[in-house]
Amino acid sequence: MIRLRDIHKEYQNGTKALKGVSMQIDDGDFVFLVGPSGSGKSTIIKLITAEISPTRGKLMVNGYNLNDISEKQIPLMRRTIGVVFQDFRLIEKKTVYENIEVAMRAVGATTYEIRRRIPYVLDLVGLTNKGGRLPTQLSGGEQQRVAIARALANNPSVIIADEPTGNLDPARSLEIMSLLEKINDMGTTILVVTHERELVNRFGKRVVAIESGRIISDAAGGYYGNGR
Ligand SMILES: Nc1ncnc2c1ncn2[C@@H]1O[C@H](COP(=O)(O)OP(=O)(O)OP(=O)(O)O)[C@@H](O)[C@H]1O
Repeated sequence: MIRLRDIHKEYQNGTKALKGVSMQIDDGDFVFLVGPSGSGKSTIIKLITAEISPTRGKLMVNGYNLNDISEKQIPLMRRTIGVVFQDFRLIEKKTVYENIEVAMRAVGATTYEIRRRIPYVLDLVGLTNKGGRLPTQLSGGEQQRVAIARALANNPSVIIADEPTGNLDPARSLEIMSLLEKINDMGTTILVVTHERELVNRFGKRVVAIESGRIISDAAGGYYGNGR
């Protein structure tokens, strides 16, 4: 569960990126976070992943109180979250299998666990026979699937996807969003930051809309329309 209570974030240069944001994402939720450029979406994600801390307000992530989390606990908290980015962020010189292996080794997984888990996650994202490929030998949509498989490798309770379809054509974007929906149906909480109105409206999930650092609407089956 992720809970923000009256979160304010002021950057060092004085920019007030968040001005009293409260929201709760329960286990199993699927949430779209939408809003114009500069509205505060990335700031919310960076707060949740403990890359930055709030100026004030309460922040809980998967049982960790980020207001007084120790340096030692931060990596443990981060293991509960898998993150997917617009630009995939795969290691180009490593195969698909190795990209996922690196993420698992980083948290101390055993060779046995790695051998068992990687075929499972590759199968889940529809890349059963592509473990030996390099990222450059895959399409953009396939690369994003690898990134999703890697995010899932350590069995996080939440996947955060920051503009996951920003580099993909509409058909591939729909496939990626459907894959995230499938992963959500299997029990993982999903938070997707996106600008893609058509996709948001098509999926009929909860939509949290932010503007100038404030939440302006939060509705199940929300609609992401033009010119609010
Ligand atoms: N490190 C920083 N220092 C100062 N100001 C920042 C910093 N990062 C972001 N900001 C400012 O905070 C506000 C919110 O930025 P944020 O990146 O959260 O927006 P966003 O909604 O993610 O935008 P986009 O859709 O363009 O990624 C903006 O005014 C931005 O310029």
